[in-house]
Amino acid sequence: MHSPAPPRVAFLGPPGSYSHSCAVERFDDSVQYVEQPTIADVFRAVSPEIPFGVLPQENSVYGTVVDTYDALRSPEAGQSVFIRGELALAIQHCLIVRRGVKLEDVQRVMSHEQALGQCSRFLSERIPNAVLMKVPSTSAAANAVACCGEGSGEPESAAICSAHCADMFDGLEVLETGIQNERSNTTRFYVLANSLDEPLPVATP
Ligand SMILES: O=C(O)C(=O)Cc1ccccc1
Repeated sequence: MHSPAPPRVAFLGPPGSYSHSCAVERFDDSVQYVEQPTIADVFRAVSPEIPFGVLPQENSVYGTVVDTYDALRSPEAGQSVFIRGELALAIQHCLIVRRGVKLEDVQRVMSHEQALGQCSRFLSERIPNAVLMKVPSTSAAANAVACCGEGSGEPESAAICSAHCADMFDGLEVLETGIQNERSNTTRFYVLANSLDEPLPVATP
């Protein structure tokens, strides 16, 4: 006898994002994770095929996550997508580079706009000349840094993301840790579902 397929949960990918950590903390191995490229895509993915999703909602330093706010103003919100739960994640941002790159070499910093905002003081004080580039997630930033090595024609880049990303993408190392403006830095996430009555998956203890 086959056990039924686990319910699917959409998250902002690639794996290594804070949204991924939050989803894994909440659901562990009770679900199947489905990566999405943007916050809008996570919202759109919540459906009978992918009944659950996780989205970042608000940060204690930088405030509202604008893309989530926009998604929640769409007609589907409250009709076919519902907020069914909430979770808070303490976040320590790191500056991550290709192995061997020094702070003075960094010409560009990539991250989710929330992470760039939460680390604005470090950026303006320590690397004021670096160009800031918004990308859809912190883990997408780490992936881009790992991919645009020497000879790529790209400016030398760093990512703001979790320390975990340095292990997940090849050739990266953590240059600085805890670079957010406030030592205590928390983001609240929503658990979304496509129905009001489907029980939320529960992680096995
Ligand atoms: O990009 C991510 O890793 C996200 O999950 C969005 C985000 C970015 C920064 C802080 C909290 C959530």
